Amino acid sequence: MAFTAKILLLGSGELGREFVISAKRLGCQVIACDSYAGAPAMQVADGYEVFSMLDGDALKAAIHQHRPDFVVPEIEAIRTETLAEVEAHGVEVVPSARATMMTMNRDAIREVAAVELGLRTSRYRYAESLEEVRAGAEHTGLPCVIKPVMSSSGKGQSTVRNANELESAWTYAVANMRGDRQRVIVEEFIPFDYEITLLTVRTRDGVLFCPPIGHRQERGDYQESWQPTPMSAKALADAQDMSRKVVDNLGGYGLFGVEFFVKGEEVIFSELSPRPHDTGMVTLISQKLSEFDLHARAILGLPIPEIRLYGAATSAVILADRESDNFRFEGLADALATTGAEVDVRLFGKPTTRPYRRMGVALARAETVEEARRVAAEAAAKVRIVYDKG
Ligand SMILES: Nc1ncnc2c1ncn2[C@@H]1O[C@H](COP(=O)(O)OP(=O)(O)OP(=O)(O)O)[C@@H](O)[C@H]1O
Ligand SMILES: NCC(=O)N[C@@H]1O[C@H](COP(=O)([O-])[O-])[C@@H](O)[C@H]1O
Ligand SMILES: [Mg+2]
Repeated sequence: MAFTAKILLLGSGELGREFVISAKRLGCQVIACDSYAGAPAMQVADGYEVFSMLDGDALKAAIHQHRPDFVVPEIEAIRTETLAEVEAHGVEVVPSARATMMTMNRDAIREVAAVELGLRTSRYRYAESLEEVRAGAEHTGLPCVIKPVMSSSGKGQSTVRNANELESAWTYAVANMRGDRQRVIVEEFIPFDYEITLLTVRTRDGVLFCPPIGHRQERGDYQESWQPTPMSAKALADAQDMSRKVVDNLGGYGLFGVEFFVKGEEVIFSELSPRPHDTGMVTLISQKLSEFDLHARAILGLPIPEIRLYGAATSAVILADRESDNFRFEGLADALATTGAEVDVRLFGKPTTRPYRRMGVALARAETVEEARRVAAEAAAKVRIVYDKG
């Protein structure tokens, strides 16, 4: 069997799973990797490997064994030095080893965006001790947001409103950070009107944008996302201009999720993922080519003649609330029978639950975003996780 390309996927969660489906539809062979067996993307891939993506030797061994055409990172925490090494030996890292390295470290991407490219960001300082956290908060003012420089999905993140909360925020960040650097970013809290993800595709033929996605976050993790979200033409043009600058600086081909805060007409760059974004799961129902299809096409150098929006749509998450490896879902039929919009559900097939772990997503497409949000929330609530004993 001749495959279009062989892909080694680093990280095998729900985003990887949809990417595998998109890549396989285009004739690719995919080996899915993650730190645990039975991960969502492994269930639909051609093969799998279980190892920690932070283990450089294991990563190198997997690349040598499989000899992929493309290494496609799906999570943030990866031994990026190894990616740089294999890239230097001719393996194509998506979108580039540099992009994965810069975006894994909040301080690295912040320097590119704020200093090198001069984009508007929140005021910020880095801190490696409680003393430096206090100095950082003096600089940003209160409230401020404290995040480990290495983390995702809001892990270790807190918003501090009173100076007496700085110590617990520092302790919390250190306890929940990844990697070995005890370093946080102290950011000015932006009282934004709304926030968006601008899915930006960097292709050999130029940069393309999806209509902006609005989203709502809790605990630093997304709860619902909708597309399109209303924005003034000027704010959208500013966001597109900033996105283009960032992705051109990072280089390579693929889809990026670029995050912005919007306050009045002011657009403030926050951060980006050099890969499909969780809030972009709405494109599974909103667009003819989902963010996963777009990522696959950009990587493979296949044409993207048009990014067509079917209509207003929403995704709403289905979360677990406790730790368990013995659970089942109820209410799927009810959820799929929700009326008022076109509805779909994705259950990710994660083998275990933990508090707030995202286990699935409900999708809805309707006449208006408001209607789609209402129906998606209703459908998500109908899917219940039943925890069995023992
Ligand atoms: N400076 C800030 N001002 C106001 N809100 C903020 C600020 N920084 C973060 N937030 C809120 O917290 C959310 C998560 O922050 P951020 O995107 O930096 O974290 P993350 O851990 O990288 O999340 P993910 O990996 O899921 O994108 C933001 O989408 C926003 O709602
Ligand atoms: N914001 C980043 C994001 O959404 N990443 C997605 O979550 C998975 C990890 O989920 P888990 O922690 O439940 O295993 C990742 O593999 C990726 O698909
Ligand atoms: Mg984010």
